[in-house]
Amino acid sequence: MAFTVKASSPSSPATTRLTGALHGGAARVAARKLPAAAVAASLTLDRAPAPAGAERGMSSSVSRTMSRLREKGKAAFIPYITAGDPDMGTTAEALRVLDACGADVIELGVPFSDPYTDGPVIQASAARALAAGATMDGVMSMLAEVTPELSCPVVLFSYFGPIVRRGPANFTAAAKEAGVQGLIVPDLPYVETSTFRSEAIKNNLELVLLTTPATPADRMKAITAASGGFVYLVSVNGVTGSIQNVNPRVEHLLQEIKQVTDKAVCVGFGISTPDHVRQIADWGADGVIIGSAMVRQLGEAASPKQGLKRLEKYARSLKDALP
Ligand SMILES: O=P(O)(O)OC[C@@H](O)[C@@H](O)c1c[nH]c2ccccc12
Repeated sequence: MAFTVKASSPSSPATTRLTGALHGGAARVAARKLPAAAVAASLTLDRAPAPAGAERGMSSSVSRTMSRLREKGKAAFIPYITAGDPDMGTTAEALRVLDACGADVIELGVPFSDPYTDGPVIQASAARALAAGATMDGVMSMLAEVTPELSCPVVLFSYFGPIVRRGPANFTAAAKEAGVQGLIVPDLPYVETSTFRSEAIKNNLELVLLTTPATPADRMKAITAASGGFVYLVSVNGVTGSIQNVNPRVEHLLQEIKQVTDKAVCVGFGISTPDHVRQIADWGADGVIIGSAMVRQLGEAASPKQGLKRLEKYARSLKDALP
């Protein structure tokens, strides 16, 4: 069988948390049935014709960006940062810096009070952002100002709770208005995927879906078929955050996914060094996603200015490690 469904180790509550979240919200939705049919046929959302090259304010869809890179034999560099940490002005500048450093896609997180699939680094970052007054509206208006200046597409990351509170139709319309090209909702319940994806499509947003080492083969296929932009392969069963070595199973997982799809597959969770990045690209990933280690550059700095400098240096070191 393609994927062995590994039971979470009882000594690893983090594993339970993440796989639970990615498989329908664990206890919250335990009573719900998760039919594979919830995820409809394949989706590749194409926007207007892609620009010849990446130009400011001309970012194309995530899937087009991924195809362009693949044609050149390149893997995508996808940094994640939390919006509003340490403040919204610094986030705006950080987006410009990452774009200038060669980010191919940027994943921007909406801070949330219960980021239960996140490890300590991103949890602390969300808490800082909220304490500094970050709101969903604030994130959207900052994006509306900055996205026209960027050459790379932005994928907005949010937990499902804040989206439900705002209303999925309202949220997706606001995201489009803000110049966002894609969405990641890590705890989107499986049964809601089809409906939510329809809302996203109405607003030309690609909904990136996640698969983990614990995702059963048939579910992985359905997720892959429905994912927009790229397929997000979570490298480990656990929460976000740096680890010493990349999970060696990723090589095999990539092969399994690539047997059932032509879509780009990007790997995230626990990636923090140039060696990690090289290793994962070598295994055939179409992109690497780096979150906690990026967030630390801003979070551990003595000032926002120093944080931006650190971010730039670190981002360049990872970008340079990619083929
Ligand atoms: O932080 P890491 O280990 O580098 O993982 C990427 C990640 O940060 C980003 O994609 C992300 C941030 N929060 C998440 C929650 C679930 C899934 C993915 C994420």
